[in-house]
Order: sequence, then structure tokens, then C-alpha cells
Amino acid sequence: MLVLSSPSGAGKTTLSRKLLASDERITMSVSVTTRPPRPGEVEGKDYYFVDVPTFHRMRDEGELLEHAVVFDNLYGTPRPAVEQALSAGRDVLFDIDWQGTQQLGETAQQDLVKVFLLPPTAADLEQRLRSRAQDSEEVVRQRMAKASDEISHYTEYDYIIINHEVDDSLGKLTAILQAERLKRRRLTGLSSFVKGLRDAL
Ligand SMILES: Nc1nc2c(ncn2[C@@H]2O[C@H](COP(=O)(O)OP(=O)(O)O)[C@@H](O)[C@H]2O)c(=O)[nH]1
Ligand SMILES: Nc1ncnc2c1ncn2[C@@H]1O[C@H](COP(=O)(O)OP(=O)(O)O)[C@@H](O)[C@H]1O
Repeated sequence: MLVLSSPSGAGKTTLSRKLLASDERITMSVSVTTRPPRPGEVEGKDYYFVDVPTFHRMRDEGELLEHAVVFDNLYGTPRPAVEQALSAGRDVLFDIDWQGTQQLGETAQQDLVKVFLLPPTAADLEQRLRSRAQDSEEVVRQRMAKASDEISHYTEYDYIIINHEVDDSLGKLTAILQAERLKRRRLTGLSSFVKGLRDAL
């Protein structure tokens, strides 16, 4: 379970899309949200867009692995898709905030790799939020105002990437993923492989 968090506009969505396109062993966890869709966002690909009663029902029936309020909207991770992907041996990428990351850590600390993305400067962050051109001025101001609070959680993460240039950041994220996959405890079948090797010696 690879978690990518950052203040809004630092580049999580951009980097996630590139990672998904370049690595066929990882699946995106598509969240449910009560936030209205942005122009171009696709139901079931970017988010499942639901109303508040639907979200509450999903939460109350235990269908969400974690959930949080972010910028006055509700966000949550549907449980079944994640469980299916993990049991099929796939890795899962989460674009979730620090609250959700903490909740995943309560039950799956060993299976979690946490990456925090930082913008190079405050001016870059603001420029990226504006260049996305999908949020109103009020929403951009609200997100800038929250960025410092979001960033204060960077110490809860395993890895930090300062997102200067997208392809360079993708290289770093890919390196993290490769190294974490090579952790001894994550290599299923390793002991029988080594036994076979040793038996043949
Ligand atoms: N806890 C939690 N946070 C989420 C989830 N989905 C998205 N988020 C976070 O909600 C925040 C707002 O997301 P979004 O509205 O797409 O705006 P963006 O980050 O500016 O693209 C970001 O910090 C996301 O990482 C989720 O399922 N759970
Ligand atoms: N390294 C980067 N350099 C310049 N612009 C970037 C970079 N990463 C992302 N962007 C741009 O910044 C804007 C916000 O990125 P996005 O991926 O939507 O952020 P987030 O998902 O973290 O809110 C988008 O217009 C995106 O194209």
C-alpha cells in the first residue's frame, strides 16, 4: 500500500497518473467523495462522486477502509477494491490526506509505505493551484490557507519528495516502490527459493 499525500496542488494526481501508466503491478484506489466533480473528472476513474447520505451509509456499513473530512467535503476509501487488489498480489496506490494515512496505519502499518510530496516554494504551490484552472478563486485561497497545516504532518511519512520536475519526481517515486518491493519480508516464496538454491549446492 503506497500512500501519496501533499498539500493540494503539489502534484499528487499528476504523479499518480504517471506512476500508474509506467508500472503495471500497481492499481489506484479510487475514493468516494461528496465534492462536486471538476471539469474533465471521470466517475469511477478520478472519484466515485456520491451524495452525503450515500457516503454516510457506506461509512456506517463498514464499506470504507478510512474516511475523513477535507476542505468541508467527505472523502473515503472503498474497502472491497483494495482488498481484492491486495489479495491478487497487486500493489495499491492511495492519494489520500494525512488523516486517512493515519487510519490505514492503525491496521496495516507493516504493509504501508508513506510518501509526502512538497512543492519547491509557496509561490510554486499557488501557481500550480491556479494553473490547474479548475477551482474558483475562493477554493484556491482556501487550499493555500490549509497548506501549512497539511505540511505540518510531513514527519509522519517515510519518504519526502520535493516536486521540482515531474519526471524527476516520478523517478524517485519509482525507486521508492522498487526498493520497498525488495524488502525481505515482502518477498513471498523467498524461503522456499533459498531452500531450493541451498539444496542444489
Ligand atoms: N482521507 C482521505 N483523503 C482523501 C481521499 N481522497 C482524496 N483525499 C484527499 O483529499 C484532498 C483533496 O482532494 P481533491 O479534492 O481531489 O483536491 P486536490 O488534492 O487538490 O486534487 C487531498 O489531500 C486528497 O489526498 C480519501 O479517500 N481519503
Ligand atoms: N513538478 C511540477 N512542475 C510544474 N507543474 C506541476 C508539477 N506537478 C504538477 N504540476 C501542475 O500543478 C497542478 C496541480 O497538480 P495536481 O497533480 O492536480 O496536484 P494535487 O493532485 O496534489 O492537488 C496541475 O496543473 C499540474 O499539471
